[in-house]
Amino acid sequence: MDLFVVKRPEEEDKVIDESGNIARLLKKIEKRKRQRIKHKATKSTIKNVINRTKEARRIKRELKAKLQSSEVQNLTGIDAELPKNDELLEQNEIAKQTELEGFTILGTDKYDKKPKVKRVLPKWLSNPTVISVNLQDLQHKVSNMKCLSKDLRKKLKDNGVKYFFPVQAEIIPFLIQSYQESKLMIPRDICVSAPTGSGKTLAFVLPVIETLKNFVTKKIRALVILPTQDLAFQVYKTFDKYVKGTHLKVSLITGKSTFAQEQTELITKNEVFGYLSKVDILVCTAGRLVDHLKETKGFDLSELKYLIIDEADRVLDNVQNDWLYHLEVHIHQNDFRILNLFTLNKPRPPQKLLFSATLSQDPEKIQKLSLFQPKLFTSIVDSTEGTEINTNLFIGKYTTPKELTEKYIRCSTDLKPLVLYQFIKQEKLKKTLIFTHSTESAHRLSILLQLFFKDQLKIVEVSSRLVTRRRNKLIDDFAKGIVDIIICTDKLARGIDLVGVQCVISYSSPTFLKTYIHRAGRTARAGEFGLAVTILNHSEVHKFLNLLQEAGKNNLEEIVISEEHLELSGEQYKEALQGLKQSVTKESKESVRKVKLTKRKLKTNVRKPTTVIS
Ligand SMILES: Nc1ncnc2c1ncn2[C@@H]1O[C@H](COP(=O)(O)OP(=O)(O)OP(=O)(O)O)[C@@H](O)[C@H]1O
Repeated sequence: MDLFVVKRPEEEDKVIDESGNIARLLKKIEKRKRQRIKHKATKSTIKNVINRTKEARRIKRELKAKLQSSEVQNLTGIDAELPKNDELLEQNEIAKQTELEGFTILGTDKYDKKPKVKRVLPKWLSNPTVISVNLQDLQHKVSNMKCLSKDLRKKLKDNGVKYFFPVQAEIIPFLIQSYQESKLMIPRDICVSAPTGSGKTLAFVLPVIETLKNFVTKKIRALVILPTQDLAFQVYKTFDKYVKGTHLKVSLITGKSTFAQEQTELITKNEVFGYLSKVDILVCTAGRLVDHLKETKGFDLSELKYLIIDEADRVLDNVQNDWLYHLEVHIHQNDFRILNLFTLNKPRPPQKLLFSATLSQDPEKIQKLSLFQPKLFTSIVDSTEGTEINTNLFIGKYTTPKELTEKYIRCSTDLKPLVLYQFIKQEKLKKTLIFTHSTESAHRLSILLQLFFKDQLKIVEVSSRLVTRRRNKLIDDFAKGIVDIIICTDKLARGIDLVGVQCVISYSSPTFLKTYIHRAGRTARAGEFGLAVTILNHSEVHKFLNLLQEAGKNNLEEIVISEEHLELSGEQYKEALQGLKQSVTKESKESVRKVKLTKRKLKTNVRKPTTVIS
């Protein structure tokens, strides 16, 4: 029989060695246990517990590994004086439990990779109606849209609108039809995700006016919520343009006027009928709306037919004043899903319309609005033309206008202003917006560029440093062509409709994709062509290109500014920097002087003797 026994001396040595190891490890556990009991009274911080937990886990892992190797050895028929498997596990268990001083480790040591969970979108999100982004080949003549009254069609033509943009051609008939059918069935809520400058505003303004213009009694029937005062004003102006000639009254509440002024514009009180609304369509910001819901007597939204949230992702991110809760209290949300004799006569909830170029991808966020059988309208880039559309691919994917060209410039941080100057010079840019990350940076950059270009270009800064009136004046001047370049922060990135912007430059790299989309969206609007350029320092390039890949933008062209040109402007750059330094020092001295003056004034006010009335 010996002939068939294969002796492996190395293996045998190893087994002996292994058993010794395990014995040593068990001793170690025992020793540590004793030590711990000794120091138990003094050491009880959480940090220690964590460390010891880690140690116990490590030992347990080692033990297990040994155990496995011993199993292999048992299989090979080599007997060794090793504890039995069960014994080992038991000891291990004791070690684990005692190591943790009453804390039991939950779970196992197995770190198996969990299978990736497949994202399953609700059906309405994964089966949208696709809206084209092609604004060059418009198909839908205004005169052919018979669901709009003659008056409205005429007004559109008077304002230079001959063809509808794709988003309007889809949404306007849908909304008018669902309104007509609303006597029989509750209209579906809609979410519209279409590129910047694709005409989303008219897509809701026109059907709202068309369907409400026949109501005789005054009640707030359409409520439009926007994230900022400026955007609300812009939408208000569009409504105002198209309600002319109807008896509809549009009002704006954003906090620009005093609260009392807004109240008198909204409500009137009648001896016989009590409070009456003076408004049919109300455009507002969320914060100011809550103020009126709480404070204005007679402010009634029970007859609301439309609740429109423009720039919906931004508005929904705003939890200020818990506006959604307060709004829900005032509009009817309940008892409407089943139509029966009881619910038929109850006021219906308004149809909710959500619009954005970057609509939330998160169904949970949208869920907050309790949408009724929602329907999604979204745009895709035409690159999939001819292939079968995979709807899951473009859900929530942001699209930019087809007419937008995107490029980037790579340079070192200290040369950024010089590169910017050179780029503006060589491209002979006018009507340009430059985005920076902060008000301070916008201010300094504007001084620097003004020093560079002197009288050649009119460069201004539009930021929160200026009062609203001054800001609006500069934006107007830009639209008229009096101002060539605006340097601004992201406050101007969303929704603002500036006609004919030639180029948008991101001087500071955008942190989020949404920020980039909205910045770039200030150009290439309404079918015009435009350029978006991002200036990046070397370390930002990778991150930025990755960010853009999320929106399916893979082949961004790099613009190279020649070093020769930069060198030629070197002296000018030094002078400009010197000028900036002087200007900043002067400004800081001025602000110190102002602070001192205010303090002095305060002191003298405090010292003034108070008159005692005896
Ligand atoms: N059918 C049309 N024909 C010509 N111009 C149009 C048409 N519809 C809208 N416009 C113009 O296009 C511009 C952009 O429209 P709008 O501001 O509604 O875009 P938007 O989709 O809301 O953009 P953003 O997402 O940036 O807010 C406006 O100046 C508007 O007057």
